[in-house]
Amino acid sequence: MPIPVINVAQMREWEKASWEAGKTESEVIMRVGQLVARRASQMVRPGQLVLVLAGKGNNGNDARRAREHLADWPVYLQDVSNPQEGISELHQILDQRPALIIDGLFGIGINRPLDEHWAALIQRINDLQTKVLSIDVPSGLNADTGEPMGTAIRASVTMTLGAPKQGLLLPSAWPYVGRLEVVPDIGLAKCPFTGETNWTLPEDFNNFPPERPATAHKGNFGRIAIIAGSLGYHGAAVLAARGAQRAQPGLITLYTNEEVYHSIAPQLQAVMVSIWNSKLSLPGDFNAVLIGPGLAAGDIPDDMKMMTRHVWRDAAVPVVVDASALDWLPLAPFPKNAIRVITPHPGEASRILRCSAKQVEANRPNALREVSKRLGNCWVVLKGNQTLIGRSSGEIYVNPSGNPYLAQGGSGDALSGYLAGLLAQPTLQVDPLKTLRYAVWQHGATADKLTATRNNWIVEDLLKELGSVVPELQDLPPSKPS
Ligand SMILES: NC(=O)C1=CN([C@@H]2O[C@H](COP(=O)(O)OP(=O)(O)OC[C@H]3O[C@@H](n4cnc5c(N)ncnc54)[C@H](OP(=O)(O)O)[C@@H]3O)[C@@H](O)[C@H]2O)[C@@H](O)CC1
Ligand SMILES: Nc1ncnc2c1ncn2[C@@H]1O[C@H](COP(=O)(O)OP(=O)(O)O)[C@@H](O)[C@H]1O
Ligand SMILES: [K+]
Repeated sequence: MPIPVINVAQMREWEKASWEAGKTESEVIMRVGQLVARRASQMVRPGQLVLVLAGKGNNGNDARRAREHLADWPVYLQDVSNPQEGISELHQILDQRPALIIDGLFGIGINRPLDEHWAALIQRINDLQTKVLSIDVPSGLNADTGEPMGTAIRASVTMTLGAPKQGLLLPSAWPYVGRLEVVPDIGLAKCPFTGETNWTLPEDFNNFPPERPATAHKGNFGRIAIIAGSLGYHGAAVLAARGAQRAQPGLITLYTNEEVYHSIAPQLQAVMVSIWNSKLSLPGDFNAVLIGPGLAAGDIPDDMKMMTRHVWRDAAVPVVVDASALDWLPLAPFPKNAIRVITPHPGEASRILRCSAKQVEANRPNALREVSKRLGNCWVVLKGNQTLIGRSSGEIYVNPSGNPYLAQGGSGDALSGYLAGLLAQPTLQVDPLKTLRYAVWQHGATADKLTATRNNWIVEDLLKELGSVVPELQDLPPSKPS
């Protein structure tokens, strides 16, 4: 069930429709309180001090309810309807540096810029640099525009209720929102809206990929060709090949440039490694082709670039293009119904669009659509925080998993290999959008799992674990130990 990205007016309508359908506000607030408390308890160790800040609206009521479910922690509940009243008491609590602040000051009901007293209080909280769990919206942030109304809380985690509000997805909001989590079921009626932009939930992947039949053999799971690696960049080829291995296709062949063959081949066992030559005819018998990781050397043969254009234009099988090879793509159509995927980060997308990365980031869904349009309506995975997946029209999905520790050279190579390794499998070609969403989600969820257990993981660790997160067990995301 897709969760649409909505605006504040739609949230209000949904709320109204729910009360008309017989749901009650108090039941919803009770449920939100429980869910907030459950998430909060993941963020602190037993015995650590928790400060609950409750404003005068329903955001504050959510916070007050959460407090009731935190019996095992020392908790201060501070009602703040006027930041000039009881402020010295609040400052004393802040002086004790609570391990977690639950922010229930303002939600979607903020209706004017915060005055200087609110600004001072929020500044004090932000200066503490302690963990903050914001309920629904980081207090002070306009959930439609993604801009602070004067000032806003900088949350570690924002638990938004029902559906993501559009402003929380804008890069201007990211420093305030922190990690965005969506709690879809807070007891409201069915969401009356559908939208072009949707949020991915782990449960979207229950029983996906489907189990393999007992009679299966490797011929059933596709053969993938990976064209990757050049002098100075041989590791990217190894990482992409290992990423593809974690997708478990039938056979993987890596074609690489001669200069790096001997650095790459000994690192890979189950993967076949060959030297690329211009006589190689692709796609041949392959069920998918990945081109790009580590092809950044200055002397990539022109034949390889021509082969990329030819495979993109003509092959019937899925073609995934990443990194440097994105610059070689033709602005030409490809066969109808053929699967074409590109996986740019904002810098790469900006090169395709001949604009700046800043312009891409200013309107990521629009940049995704434009890139896809330019490249014949291919699928685009626009990477970064809240990776987007979609095409020139139709649904765009926002990926919820992953964290800034993925910002390590090579994690993108692991992703493109993994994603292409999945797409090589005939059963996973039927619904390419789902397969792409799954790959991106799994890559991010694996990073989250690693981050929850250790501080120093590297891309090689990611590759060991890639694909191991079970969607059915992802009720709450794993959390870094406090
Ligand atoms: N949507 C749903 O289905 C559900 C939503 N729920 C929750 O309710 C939240 C929305 O609650 P809400 O409508 O009571 O508004 P909220 O954000 O708590 O604050 C508004 C208060 O702030 C005040 N105020 C505003 N601006 C101000 C300013 N600049 N400076 C000072 N004051 C200002 C304004 O007072 P005013 O002075 O304007 O009279 C008002 O009293 C939502 O985010 C979610 O957490 C769930 O519990 C149930 C299901
Ligand atoms: N702040 C972040 N939050 C979540 N994911 C991130 C963040 N920064 C980077 N990533 C992810 O890390 C990967 C980096 O890929 P890329 O930029 O291509 O790196 P490389 O080319 O070095 O492998 C992408 O999957 C991207 O979505
Ligand atoms: K809040």
